[in-house]
Amino acid sequence: MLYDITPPLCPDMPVWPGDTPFGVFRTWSLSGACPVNVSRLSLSTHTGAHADAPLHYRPDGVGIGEVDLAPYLGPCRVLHCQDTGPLLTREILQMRLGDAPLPPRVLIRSYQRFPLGHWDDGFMAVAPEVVDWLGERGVCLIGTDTASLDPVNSKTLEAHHAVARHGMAILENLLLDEVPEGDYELIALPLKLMGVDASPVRAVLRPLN
Ligand SMILES: Nc1ccccc1C(=O)C[C@H](N)C(=O)O
Ligand SMILES: [Zn+2]
Ligand SMILES: [Zn+2]
Repeated sequence: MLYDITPPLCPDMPVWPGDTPFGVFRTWSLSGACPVNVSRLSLSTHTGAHADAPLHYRPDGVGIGEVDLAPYLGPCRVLHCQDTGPLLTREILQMRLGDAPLPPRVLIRSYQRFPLGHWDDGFMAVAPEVVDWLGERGVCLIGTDTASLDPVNSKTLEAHHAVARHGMAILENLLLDEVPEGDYELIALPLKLMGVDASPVRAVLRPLN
């Protein structure tokens, strides 16, 4: 059994304000003279469920094709934070998690219902101290169902930079609506896009045993 935690990619999906809409264009179409369908895609690197590379926010950061893949597969915890408000703080998380050991990946659900059909400016942000706290506890990947770890209008991207300080990986726009809180195996590999700032992923969770 698998939970598919990837929102569908289609032309009417919402995108970050001003970014490239998702488009599919036929290069060849099946007909008497042509034996195949072949398409060209036009999309932002941050379309749907995706992995951010350090290059997204650091001039000296590596591209997504160059990152270590180990963070993107392995044991993870899905945490429900639907009633958290606009900012997930370290106090809230500490209260939820205490000092018990954590798996090395944490996925945070903020939405009761993921906004599949419209753009949401008011998504929950993650405080940089949350990232520091998780990093200190050995977490190598932080995932969220929101469009970004930082608020939509952030110019400093402090949570992203905290991730980089700890050498962690980021997944965004995960569809966690159907996933009960608990522990899973995460599988969400980015494409080998060399020197590129992010990559869409097909993200799934496998229940343990
Ligand atoms: N598409 C954008 C266009 C402009 C500025 C930000 C974005 C993002 O997608 C933010 C992102 N998902 C992030 O990694 O925080
Ligand atoms: Zn992103
Ligand atoms: Zn990001």
